[in-house]
Amino acid sequence: MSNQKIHPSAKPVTIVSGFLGAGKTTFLNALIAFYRANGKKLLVIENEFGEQSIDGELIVDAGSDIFEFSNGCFCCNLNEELYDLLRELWQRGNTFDELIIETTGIADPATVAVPFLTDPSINRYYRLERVIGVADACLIEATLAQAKEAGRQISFSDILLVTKTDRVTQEQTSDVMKLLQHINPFAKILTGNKTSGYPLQEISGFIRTEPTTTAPPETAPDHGHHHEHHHHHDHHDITSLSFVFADPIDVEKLEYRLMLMLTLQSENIYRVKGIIDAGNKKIILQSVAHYLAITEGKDWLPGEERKSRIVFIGKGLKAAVFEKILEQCIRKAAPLKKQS
Ligand SMILES: Nc1nc2c(ncn2[C@@H]2O[C@H](COP(=O)(O)OP(=O)(O)OP(=O)(O)O)[C@@H](O)[C@H]2O)c(=O)[nH]1
Repeated sequence: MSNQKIHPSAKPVTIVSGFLGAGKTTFLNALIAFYRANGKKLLVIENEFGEQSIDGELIVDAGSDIFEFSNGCFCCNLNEELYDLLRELWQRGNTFDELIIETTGIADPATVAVPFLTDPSINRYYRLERVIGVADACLIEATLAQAKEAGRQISFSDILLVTKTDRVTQEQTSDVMKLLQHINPFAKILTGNKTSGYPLQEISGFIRTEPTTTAPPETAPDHGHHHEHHHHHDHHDITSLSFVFADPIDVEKLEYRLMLMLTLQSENIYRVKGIIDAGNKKIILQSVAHYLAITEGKDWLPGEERKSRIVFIGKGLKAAVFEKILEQCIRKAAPLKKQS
């Protein structure tokens, strides 16, 4: 890529990748706060695999513009939408300092990055500075054994950020770092967690040198035929199921049933995310493998429609099973409304 072609005001771009539940959004919140403290305005593009957009709700508003894309992946069926948006933003003369893209937890970051590296209508205006691969210290080894997507993410990243180090010993962290360095010897390996923070200065100052990947970028997989069905979305053999409830949920019942389900089937259920209407409160539900967290969310806004949204992502998930479990948690007996 010749420097002559780059527009003098080309915007720096960071891609944040990493497997389902690795801690991307949590890290992104810290990064957004860091940029804001340094007087920079970000434009954030969020991509979610399930039909229901949950991550936008989890991003702490920090004066950044947030665009959300759900029900698909930038690495496959939403690829063109992303680049159309980028061209449009440039033409509109949008005023932001840097662009951050959070990919879905199963996206191949190479496919998202390639147009930034090769397409003149993109790379004249946007300069890809870093691809960050977020890896869960507790789960990455098992994830790598189970899901090929995780290997691609690790292989393509410029920075590998080992998160959730608060959940493991220093020795385990160092073993994970060695494993990642072995898979991608070119990457810079860093650590952090949501309590003690992340090396944000180092991350934001890092600029990639090409080429940094140990694996050749894959071409966009041709699996568009999987995306016709509105209820679930397939990515290789990973499926998402989304449900919407009109009536409040009994959170205790839901917690109990989910705990049971995760204990029995955590190897198939990669991720559960939900915004739950618990009557007067909005509850955020998060699970990664067998870890389940239920926390209080933002307040309901005046006029906001009070409904619960819940997304399950995993392998071989059967809608009827989840539907039955969820129906048992609805406070008022009413038919469950599936997302369409
Ligand atoms: N203990 C601990 N938990 C964390 C840390 N980072 C994230 N989590 C928790 O892990 C869960 C998933 O975190 P997210 O940041 O939503 O993960 P994500 O990668 O954005 O998830 P997807 O977008 O669904 O792929 C949440 O319950 C977080 O609170 C960490 O450093 N330590």
